[in-house]
Amino acid sequence: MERLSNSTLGLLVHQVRSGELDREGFLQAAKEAGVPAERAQQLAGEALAAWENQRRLRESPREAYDFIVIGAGSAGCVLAARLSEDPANHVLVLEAGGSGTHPDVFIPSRWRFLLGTELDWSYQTVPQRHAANRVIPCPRGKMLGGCASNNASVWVRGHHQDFDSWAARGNPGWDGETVRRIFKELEDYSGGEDEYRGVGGPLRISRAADPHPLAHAFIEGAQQAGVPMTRDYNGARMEGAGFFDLCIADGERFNVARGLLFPAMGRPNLTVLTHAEVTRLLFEGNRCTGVEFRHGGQVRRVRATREVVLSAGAINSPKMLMQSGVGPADELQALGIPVVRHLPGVGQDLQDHILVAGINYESSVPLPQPRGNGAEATLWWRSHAALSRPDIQPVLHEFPLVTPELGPVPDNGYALVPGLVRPASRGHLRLTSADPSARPIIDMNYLGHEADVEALRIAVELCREIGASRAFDGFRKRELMPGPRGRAATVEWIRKATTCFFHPTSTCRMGVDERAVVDSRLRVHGLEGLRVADASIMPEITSGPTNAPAILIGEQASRFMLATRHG
Ligand SMILES: Cc1cc2nc3c(=O)[nH]c(=O)nc-3n(C[C@H](O)[C@H](O)[C@H](O)COP(=O)(O)OP(=O)(O)OC[C@H]3O[C@@H](n4cnc5c(N)ncnc54)[C@H](O)[C@@H]3O)c2cc1C
Repeated sequence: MERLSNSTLGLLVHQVRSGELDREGFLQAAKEAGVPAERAQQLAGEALAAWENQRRLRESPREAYDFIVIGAGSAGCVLAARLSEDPANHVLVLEAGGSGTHPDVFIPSRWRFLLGTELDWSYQTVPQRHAANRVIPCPRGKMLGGCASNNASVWVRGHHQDFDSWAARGNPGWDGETVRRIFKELEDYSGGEDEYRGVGGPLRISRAADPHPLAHAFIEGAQQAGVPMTRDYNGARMEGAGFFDLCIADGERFNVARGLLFPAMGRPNLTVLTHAEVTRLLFEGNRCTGVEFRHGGQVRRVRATREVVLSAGAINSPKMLMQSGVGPADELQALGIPVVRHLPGVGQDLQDHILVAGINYESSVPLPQPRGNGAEATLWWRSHAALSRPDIQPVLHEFPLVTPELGPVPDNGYALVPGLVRPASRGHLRLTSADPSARPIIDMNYLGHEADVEALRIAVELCREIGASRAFDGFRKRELMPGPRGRAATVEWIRKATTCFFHPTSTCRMGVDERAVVDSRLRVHGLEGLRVADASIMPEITSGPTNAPAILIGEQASRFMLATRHG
């Protein structure tokens, strides 16, 4: 392991909490890192107590729990923490992945190196018809924290109109004003409190502390291209250019697992079982009564006396519903899966944010290493003035970024990456077999709608303008791609350069129409004892990265569940 510093303290504590590092080893490393002895003893004591507690709980499992949470990702971590706040609730969390103690999980700029490892479900799409028939990766975090442990650490709430439109689709309690208050309560924002931003909440959010010189150039270049700066895209105005807010504290990833799940792991009423992959939901009539899961080479069953909440993410939650008999009846019957409930919308309406990788430049000077998450500046803009909210989001990458079909490019470079955040295309997800270990068919249908291609073409032009601006004169040796200008050439390049931000959503949509899967309280339509709470329930994808909205969904779900219990 590299020499330890103060900025690996969170990792060390988590290794103790996970039984991988003992007290002596921790105290020695903490001393070398310059952590005051008293603080080190306190941290070691808390982490060891959590480890001992979890070991005890795992060794003497209950037959039944009040609540079973499937998946400890962005939403699941919140649920685990909130539901177990009341000592009367016995809560079981089943997570297919491990603890997530790899050092790269804690180093924000290393997230790319976690993709395709054992910490990733490593899904991929079928060949994308409108994107030059290319197969596009769909990574999903597989560890405590889920995708919040392998994501790019960017904190974006979304546009208030996103949530107003969720509410307008028959989902009271999800409007922009309500969610503003909830986000505020969740945040501990380094920029201080105002009408929008919160301090003192469980999630530490910071503005890039010392942004890369390229990030400054990007914001200046955007202004030279006519895009004003926004002081706080999570505040009064999303539209404009600005530095990212990041889930980083003291140089380390500070995700929802660190903010909410880990501090709760010392509670005697919260059992967190890792390497526990749920294979099936169990039903008695219309009621979900428990789950079947694989753990330690065995197939086990456990009952829920109150509720099961499915937080396995936008790919695995619809997959789990379908393999348990909840989904489009004809598809399930064709695979020999007994139908518990016909819900035609399960796996439909799949959405994602498209990213075009990328407008790449070779640098004229040696560039400093990427800082923070390696992508510290962005902008939101409207491709047409008539739109009421931004639909495109270019992002600066402090390193080159290309699809395999277009690469490689020289290392000493950077990329301006056009993004589409209000896609019109809709894809779907289907099972191929009744076997839970079979991979689903994931068809994102990227660029399936012409409007998406046109919006991205405008985003490409904007990025090229920013890249060619005076602000980048000190860095730009030459533009490496896309190359030829003109509409046809640009569109052809977009099809080869299309990939995504890894934000799949909406495969178990919340709503009241015939394709909706859950109601506004996240209860699965037509069933009892079962909710879905994760990015899959979004009625429509938000206009920014989806981690903060997934956390909001977990928070809302826990409030609904606790209100029901005590109501
Ligand atoms: C590479 C990458 C970069 C990203 N960058 C950003 C970013 O910078 N900012 C941002 O806002 N968003 C980002 N996102 C997206 C964001 O992180 C996700 O939308 C969000 O974390 C989803 O939360 P979730 O609760 O829906 O699911 P997840 O976080 O995916 O959690 C699902 C959990 O369930 C577990 N699970 C799945 N199936 C089972 C099963 N059968 N049994 C038991 N457990 C199971 C999984 O292992 C996982 O831990 C990124 C995503 C990726 C992959």
